[in-house]
Amino acid sequence: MIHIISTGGTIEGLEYDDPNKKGVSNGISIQDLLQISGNEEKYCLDKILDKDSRFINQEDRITIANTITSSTHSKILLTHGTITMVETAKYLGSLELDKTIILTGAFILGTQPNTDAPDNLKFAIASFENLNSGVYIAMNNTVLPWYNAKKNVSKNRFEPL
Ligand SMILES: NC(=O)C[C@H](N)C(=O)O
Repeated sequence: MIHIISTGGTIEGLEYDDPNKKGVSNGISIQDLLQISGNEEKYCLDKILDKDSRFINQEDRITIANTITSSTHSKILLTHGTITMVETAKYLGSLELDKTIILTGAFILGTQPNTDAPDNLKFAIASFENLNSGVYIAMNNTVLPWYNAKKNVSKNRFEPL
C-alpha cells in the first residue's frame, strides 16, 4: 500500500500568483489523476495542503514530515509543486527517515488535457519497486536522489546537479 500525501501545486491544477488565494482551488484531485493514469496500485490519500509550492514554508515542511513519520506505511508518495520540490526533498532527506519517500508533481496543469500529471504519478508509483529507503524526486521518467537534483527551469525538467 502506498500512502499518498498531496500538498497542491500545478499537478492539482492550482493556478495562482497570490498567496492570499491559497486554499481556493478549482483544480483536480490526485484521486482523479490516478484514475486517468490507469493506476492499479493500492493507495491511501491524505490531502494536507493546498498550496502553490512557492508558498510552502518551514512550518508546512514540518507538517509534511510529521504526516510521514506518523504514517503506518513505508512507501510515501508526496505530490508537490515543482518550484520548491527540491527544497522539500532536501529537508526530508536531512531527517534520514527509514521510509521510501518519492516526490512528484507536474509542469503542465493537471486540469489541462496535455498534462504530464498522470504520467508522472504512474512513473513515481512504479519507481517504488526499485528503490531502497531514502528520498527521491521522480519526474519526467527520471528518478533522482534528494541530494543530487535540481530543476532546469528553461527545459522544464529535473536533472542531476
Ligand atoms: N509546476 C509547478 O508545480 C509550479 C507550481 N506553481 C508550484 O506549485 O510550484
